[in-house]
Amino acid sequence: MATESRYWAVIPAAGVGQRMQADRPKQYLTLAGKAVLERSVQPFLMHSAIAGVALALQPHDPWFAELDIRASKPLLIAPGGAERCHSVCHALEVLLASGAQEQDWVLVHDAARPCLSQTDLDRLIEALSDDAVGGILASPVGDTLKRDDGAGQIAQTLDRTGVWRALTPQMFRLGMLHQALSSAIAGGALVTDEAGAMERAGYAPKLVAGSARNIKITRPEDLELAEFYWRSKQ
Ligand SMILES: Nc1ccn([C@@H]2O[C@H](COP(=O)(O)OP(=O)(O)OP(=O)(O)O)[C@@H](O)[C@H]2O)c(=O)n1
Ligand SMILES: C[C@](O)(CO)[C@H](O)COP(=O)(O)O
Repeated sequence: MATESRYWAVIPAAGVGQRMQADRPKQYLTLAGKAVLERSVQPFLMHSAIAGVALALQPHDPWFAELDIRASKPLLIAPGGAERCHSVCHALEVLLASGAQEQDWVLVHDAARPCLSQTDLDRLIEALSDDAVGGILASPVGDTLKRDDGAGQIAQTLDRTGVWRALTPQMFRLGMLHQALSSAIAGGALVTDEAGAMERAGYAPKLVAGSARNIKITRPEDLELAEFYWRSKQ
């Protein structure tokens, strides 16, 4: 009898946050009274379908131990890598080594995205659980897009028809994603998201519309926007 597929979360949290220019990696900055990472991991700890979470952390990360993360499910630690794709790949390997099955689902969510709603997480799981490949939360582009000429001037206006901003979580079968990511890394294609690896492997991941509030904390002003989000919920 085929065993029921389980759902796992991977949280890449091994970045240094260079663009944030803060005194510590941005996943450890305070957002409305809690660490960014505490808020990013919480939807997965709360979701009954998620069997466990693997976090990729910098080797010798001194900040994680200070967090107040209470988990009633397995919380595994994987070594971060030089790039996000390496960190995710290591976390997948930790899940596989801990007994996760290749046909299980994995949802990869940036530690730097602390505004994911339970509604969006439910929507992604509901939309893709019967899918053959998987897909991502995404938000359609609303601005006119320009390409620069390298000298601070507009070189081209891009056609934004059908253009989406990739968000996270990105949800794929664990074995398929591990194979696609490992192949991309081996081929020197340091993809910036999981869908990029799956596309490179010839798959066509689905797009699931998600909230534009699910921002990635990249630069200082992003933290201010996230503060507004969390203050509005309190
Ligand atoms: N080697 C890396 C690089 C990034 N990440 C994680 O991937 C997510 C998205 O990456 P990004 O926003 O680029 O974070 P940083 O790499 O920390 O930012 P920067 O590029 O400004 O240094 C973050 O949660 C980050 O912690 C990771 O786990 N391992
Ligand atoms: C995964 C991601 O958040 C999707 O938009 C994005 O690719 C991460 O990019 P970063 O440069 O590693 O932040």
